[in-house]
Amino acid sequence: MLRPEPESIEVATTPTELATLEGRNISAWFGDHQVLDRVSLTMEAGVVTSLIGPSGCGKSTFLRILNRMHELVPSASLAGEVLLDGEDIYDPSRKLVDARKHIGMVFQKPNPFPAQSIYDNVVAGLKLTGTRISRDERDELVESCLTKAGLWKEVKDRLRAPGAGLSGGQQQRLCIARSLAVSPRVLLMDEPCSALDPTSTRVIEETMLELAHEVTIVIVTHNMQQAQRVSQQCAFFLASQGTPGAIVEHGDTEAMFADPIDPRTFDYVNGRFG
Ligand SMILES: Nc1ncnc2c1ncn2[C@@H]1O[C@H](COP(=O)(O)OP(=O)(O)OP(=O)(O)O)[C@@H](O)[C@H]1O
Repeated sequence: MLRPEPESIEVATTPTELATLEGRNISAWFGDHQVLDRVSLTMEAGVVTSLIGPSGCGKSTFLRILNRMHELVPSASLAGEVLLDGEDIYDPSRKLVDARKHIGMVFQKPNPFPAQSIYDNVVAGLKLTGTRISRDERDELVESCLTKAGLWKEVKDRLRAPGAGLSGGQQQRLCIARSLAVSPRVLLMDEPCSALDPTSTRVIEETMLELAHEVTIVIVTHNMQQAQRVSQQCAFFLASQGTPGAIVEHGDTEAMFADPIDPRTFDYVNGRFG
């Protein structure tokens, strides 16, 4: 599938090496309720991978395991490995903060820090990761990340205004800019457009296509058109009749929608259930 050429952006981008993320035999539980069963998926470098499937089949849980957020839930446990360029992010010698820095997350509901300025929102992650840079470098970083997130032109004259004053779509792009500021190698997006109008959705989708050249993207979406517009690879999750979620089929997005191998995939992508 051909991706549209990105529009040129106005600031120099720091070339980052594109990373491959791999989930191997991932199982997950909340208490004794198993919600994923030995799910394996490779999310290739520089590619957008979409995770699709009916509600409750474990897509968000899988996504949260990919950057060690699942373990924040007290009753949660997991088995399996998550490899970022071949290195297990759950290895005891690895710091939690490194996984979060390298693998950023954008949520369904935009969650900027409401009392903080647009500027401070963008650089908020630097403190958390202990990154120290000069004032000039910070200014450059804010412009670069807001540009990449497709928001710079709209906010450049009000960087000191609170993030909460932006529209929902702008807030979501601010959250994308905040994620980018710590130079993640992977960006996880959990239904990032489900709270947005079609115009804002379009802008975020264009942003994703541009970002895919420098960061590996994984998106959970219920919108089949969106999966086809933004992703080159796709995985269909299903939890049939009380069994834990598993991947039924994965591969090239265009092929999965045009000519799925499994009849359940055919039914789902054609809106027959879910
Ligand atoms: N914090 C939690 N505590 C207990 N069970 C949970 C928790 N979060 C999710 N679950 C359960 O785990 C299963 C998978 O949920 P998950 O949110 O991963 O599915 P999903 O496919 O992302 O659903 P949706 O598309 O509706 O967001 C569901 O049965 C859900 O009820």
